[in-house]
Amino acid sequence: MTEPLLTLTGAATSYGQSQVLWDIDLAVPAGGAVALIGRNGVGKTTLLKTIIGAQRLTAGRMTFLGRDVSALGPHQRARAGIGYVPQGRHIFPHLTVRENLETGLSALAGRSGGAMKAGVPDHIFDLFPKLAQIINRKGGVLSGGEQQQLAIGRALAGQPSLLLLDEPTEGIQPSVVQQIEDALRRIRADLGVTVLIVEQYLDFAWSFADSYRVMQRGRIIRAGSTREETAAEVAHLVNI
Ligand SMILES: Nc1ncnc2c1ncn2[C@@H]1O[C@H](COP(=O)(O)OP(=O)(O)OP(=O)(O)O)[C@@H](O)[C@H]1O
Repeated sequence: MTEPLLTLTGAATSYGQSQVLWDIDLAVPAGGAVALIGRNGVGKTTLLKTIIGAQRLTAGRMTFLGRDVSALGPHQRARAGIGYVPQGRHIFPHLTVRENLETGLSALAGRSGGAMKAGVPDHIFDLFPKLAQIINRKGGVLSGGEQQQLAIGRALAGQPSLLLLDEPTEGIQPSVVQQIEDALRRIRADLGVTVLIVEQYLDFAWSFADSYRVMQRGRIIRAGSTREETAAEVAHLVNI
């Protein structure tokens, strides 16, 4: 069996004195798509923040591409190939679409091949043609769906091998949700990017991901295959 792209073993983290994650074991296979689900406040966002290095591990370890990255900070992890699309998107409102995309290139600093100088890769506009049409528009005036496409495009500008997404369908109208799902499928299939997605919308999670993990009170309490179980069998662990 090939080694997983990402592993967490016995991982824990705290906000000050308050522990939020306990004993997290997670392996994300290269090329896979894993959905992280659970009620509000169970620690899903904190787990993503721990993976990107914005939250320090207080116990356990993390490997990425076979290397122990537990001690690396967020910039080093981004350069190693971990891309992040935060909840709420965090678009820079006063920067244009192009400038927002260019901020994503910073993850390429120090990588060989002049990728940073080459600018925003064309495949981002193939995935999201709308971004090319609104390239000079300020981020703050975009619709929620456009901002979500921009946030995903910005993360892809750093050429990640792992993409973390925190509730990409939140506040997005259904027709655009479908476009985002299609784009994520292509990001997996055509770009070979592995995906870990936090998603409350179970139908979307089931349609897109191969496997799921349920979180409860800072722990992963159940893991399984979205192809062998239905969303309905798991929904009672997630719905309020
Ligand atoms: N910056 C912070 N400082 C202190 N506590 C925090 C902070 N951020 C989150 N928490 C707490 O950590 C716990 C986990 O929050 P987290 O946002 O990771 O959950 P979540 O599952 O992503 O929830 P949601 O679906 O609402 O985003 C909650 O009890 C939350 O109140």
